[in-house]
Amino acid sequence: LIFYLKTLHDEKLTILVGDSGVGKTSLLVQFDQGKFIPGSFSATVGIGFTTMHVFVFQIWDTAGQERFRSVTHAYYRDAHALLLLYDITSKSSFDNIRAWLTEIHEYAQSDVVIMLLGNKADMNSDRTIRREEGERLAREYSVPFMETSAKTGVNVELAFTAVAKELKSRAIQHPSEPKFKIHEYIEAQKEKSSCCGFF
Ligand SMILES: Nc1nc2c(ncn2[C@@H]2O[C@H](COP(=O)(O)OP(=O)(O)OP(=O)(O)O)[C@@H](O)[C@H]2O)c(=O)[nH]1
Repeated sequence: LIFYLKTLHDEKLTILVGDSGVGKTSLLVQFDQGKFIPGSFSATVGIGFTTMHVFVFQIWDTAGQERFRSVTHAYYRDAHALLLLYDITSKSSFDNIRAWLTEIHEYAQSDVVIMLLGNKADMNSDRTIRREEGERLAREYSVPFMETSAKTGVNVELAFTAVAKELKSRAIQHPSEPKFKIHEYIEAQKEKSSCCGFF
């Protein structure tokens, strides 16, 4: 799933990757429209996203399906950010994260912003991957991590905002300004909202 995350100055190519069915399109719809539309978006191509505040989306293909892999590889090279999703109720989608990361390291720019997201956090009773497992994997690869739910919207805005802020800070970094630290930003935001069901 490929789209542009528009920052203050220019559009940054951002890609949502992960196995089929982990909720890439649903997450984007929740972020863009603030709602959950149940059911699978098998025809991701052609979904039109509205322009909302600073973000512009352009969907070109459906990732997570073998036949689109070669297309996706080509876009990795130009990607500024990658949101890497697994489904907390699907062990295989979690196990495949390592393969996705191998692919990302092979094809993407070395300074690409990567964030790991454990989606479907609302489905706690069907959970097969503990939050700590996600945290451990993220630490191993030094990438920020959070659990999200495209259904309830939990952490969705935070995930996209953190990436947008990181991209923006890289684009217009002044030497005199303190560097934006994505990990610290996420932890601070999580703490602020710990009262309200953040995971
Ligand atoms: N309960 C729950 N269901 C979700 C969530 N996110 C997605 N789903 C459901 O999971 C299924 C797959 O969601 P999609 O958004 O189509 O997944 P995708 O990753 O875009 O799939 P592909 O386009 O095939 O790669 C749909 O039935 C969604 O309604 C979530 O956070 N919670």
